[in-house]
Amino acid sequence: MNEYQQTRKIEQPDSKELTPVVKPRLIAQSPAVCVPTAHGHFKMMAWQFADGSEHLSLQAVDAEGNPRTVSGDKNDARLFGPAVRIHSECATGDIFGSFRCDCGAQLAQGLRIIQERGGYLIYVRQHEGRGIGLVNKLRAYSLQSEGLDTVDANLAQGLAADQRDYRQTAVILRALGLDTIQLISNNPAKKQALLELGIRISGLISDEIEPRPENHTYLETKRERMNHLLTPSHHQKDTP
Ligand SMILES: Nc1nc2c(ncn2[C@@H]2O[C@H](COP(=O)(O)OP(=O)(O)OP(=O)(O)O)[C@@H](O)[C@H]2O)c(=O)[nH]1
Repeated sequence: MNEYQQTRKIEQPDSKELTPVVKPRLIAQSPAVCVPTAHGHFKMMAWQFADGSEHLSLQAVDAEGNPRTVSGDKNDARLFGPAVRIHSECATGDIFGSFRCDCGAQLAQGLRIIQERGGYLIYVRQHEGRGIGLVNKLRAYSLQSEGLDTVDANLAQGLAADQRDYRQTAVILRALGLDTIQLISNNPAKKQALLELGIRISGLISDEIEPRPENHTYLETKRERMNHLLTPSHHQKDTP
């Protein structure tokens, strides 16, 4: 064990606590294709499951298609696994840059982190609205405009605050050989969900973004009610 390994514990669940799960059936995967983007070059693969769900994985590479990586420091991917961002689809934030949430900025920052230090991003479709879908998410936005917060707006619809299922994500991680990762996330529940699916987590890398007046209350709710590891915001109030 070297000096870096001594400083970090790789977390894994007690095997007795593993959730008994039905393994989602992966029915197709694309070849890995190099795609140049505004965020750098990525090797992308598409994944399809028997229920019709499709997801994307992106590996950060250089212009020649060689995987980016860091070695010989405290984040060495050979010791601790690569940095991995599991990003839940958010059409409003990721595509249109909505300021109601932090998703678009987190996506850009996550891609920047993996370009800097190597790693992967799994773009999980069917996770839209923390798993409730677009119609229910926009219903939730409407309820939030009437004063409910992001948690209560789900509950008021008879939905869980977070309905995301990470089983397909875990299948993709395993297929990519990523069973030990440094998770890019501020959400301890996401880490716990992956641990329970047998993914080993060697640390959390923050994907916190600078709050805006428009998403101050949303981020405070995530911090206070959903236990996200976020700095208390200094903004006074959301603007519409
Ligand atoms: N139901 C609901 N979903 C939202 C709302 N705002 C954003 N989302 C969804 O929230 C999901 C992202 O979850 P977040 O709670 O922002 O972050 P996280 O993925 O749990 O944690 P991080 O890894 O730190 O980003 C995306 O699927 C968004 O579509 C909202 O007000 N209501």
